[in-house]
Amino acid sequence: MNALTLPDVAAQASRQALPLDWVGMCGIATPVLIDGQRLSATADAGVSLDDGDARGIHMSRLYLALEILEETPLSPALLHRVLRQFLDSHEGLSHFASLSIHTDLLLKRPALISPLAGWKRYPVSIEAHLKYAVFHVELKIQIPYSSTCPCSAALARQLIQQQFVDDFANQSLEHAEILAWLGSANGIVATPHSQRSMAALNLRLDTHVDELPLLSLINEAEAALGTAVQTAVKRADEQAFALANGQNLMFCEDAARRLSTALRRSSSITALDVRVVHAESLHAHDAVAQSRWQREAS
Ligand SMILES: Nc1nc2c(ncn2[C@@H]2O[C@H](COP(=O)(O)OP(=O)(O)OP(=O)(O)O)[C@@H](O)[C@H]2O)c(=O)[nH]1
Repeated sequence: MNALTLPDVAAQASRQALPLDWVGMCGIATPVLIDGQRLSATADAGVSLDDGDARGIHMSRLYLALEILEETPLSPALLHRVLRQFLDSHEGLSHFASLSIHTDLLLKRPALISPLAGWKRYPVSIEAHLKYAVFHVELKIQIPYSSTCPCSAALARQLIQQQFVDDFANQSLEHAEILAWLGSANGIVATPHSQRSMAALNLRLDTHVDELPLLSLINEAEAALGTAVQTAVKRADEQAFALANGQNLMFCEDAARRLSTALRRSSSITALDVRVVHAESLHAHDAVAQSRWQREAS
């Protein structure tokens, strides 16, 4: 038997004539090249099936169009080219094509004080759409950070003041006594709660940019948040982190506002949806805030 005699079910007519919005494959394993790194990724690739009478799309054509991802750095132009190939290989069948790539960006981050560094993982999705000739790219990035509650800090300060009053009522104090008290457990009788928090950035990219600005966007977001989670940590780093958090008290509303304001300034972004989640240690539930810009509410 040769290829000419193989049955081709996709070429048959559909028994139930109905166009489909999206048909494709999800979870295709592929390497991708981002920021000079070769990363393990999965891709979701598909097209619309406009012709309701056609039985199926040609999945192998989409799959094979992804081969270029392993040798060409990922960029808006490359995504556009692959999507163009999806549509060209489905002429008469499809007007819409999409490609989503899911990977983890690994960035080496220095410690705050010590000369150490370690790797940090940022889950990233790059989602490209082509509808007729209209091309869009969305970047989805997750960024972990630390947040300390400003309300809890104020309440803790008040308790420390009260402890001071209780311990030294009607006493005149020497500098050394106060210093010793500050270094005792009573000097920090209450601590504010803080939590590992997560920012989920959903950014519409200006498709004229040459490269995916993932690194610069992550750096801008972390600078806006102020207290990125750390990798390698010695005590000196932990102390610097404690100081940074004490100087950077924030509600989830503060975090969302800061991120949104900083990212709107980025020339590579044309719209955004930012959602921050503070996994509160005060509560068993999360504190969440969201900011949209140039996007209709969903
Ligand atoms: N459309 C479709 N194809 C599927 C599905 N599941 C598996 N396939 C297989 O995907 C394979 C590739 O399909 P095509 O791209 O049409 O393969 P082909 O006909 O050899 O390739 P072309 O000549 O380029 O059309 C076929 O063997 C299909 O059976 C499905 O749910 N839908």
